[in-house]
Amino acid sequence: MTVYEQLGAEGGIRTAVDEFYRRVVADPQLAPFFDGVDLPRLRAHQAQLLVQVTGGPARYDGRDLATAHARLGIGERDFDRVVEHLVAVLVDAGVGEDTIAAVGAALGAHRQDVVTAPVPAP
Ligand code: HEM
Repeated sequence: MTVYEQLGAEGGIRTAVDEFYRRVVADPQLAPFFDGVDLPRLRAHQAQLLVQVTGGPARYDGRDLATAHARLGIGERDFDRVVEHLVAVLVDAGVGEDTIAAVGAALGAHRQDVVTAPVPAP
């Protein structure tokens, strides 16, 4: 079974993505990044991307991730927090550990495309 199938294919991924953004925009650390963002479009693109990177039919038609995040000033902590929310959603949905690890690795590979804020001084 592909990771895509283990996540419940399109339907499972869409449900998880919807819940994921509910939590992200309710998180005070992350909410400001999403002010004025077209959330339905973002949810659709995030779901397409997840379908594609987990072995489902490839049809992501959003911008490349570096371009989409370039001007947002996202820091390492913000990235980690977003990944934490996604992992929590998958745990709550009953997705197995190995599958979650595979999703985490697929997304972790994009860290340098998404994080653009300079490392804060100690
Ligand atoms: C591996 C982690 C991430 C992935 C895979 C990801 C994926 C995406 C995708 C697919 C889009 C849509 C691009 C488009 O519509 O053309 C997007 C946009 C966006 N992402 Fe991420 N993202 C990640 C991390 C983050 C983080 C950590 C934040 C903020 C804390 C963030 C904030 C945003 C915002 C605000 C937009 C909308 C930008 C706009 O419409 O101008 N993302 N992301």
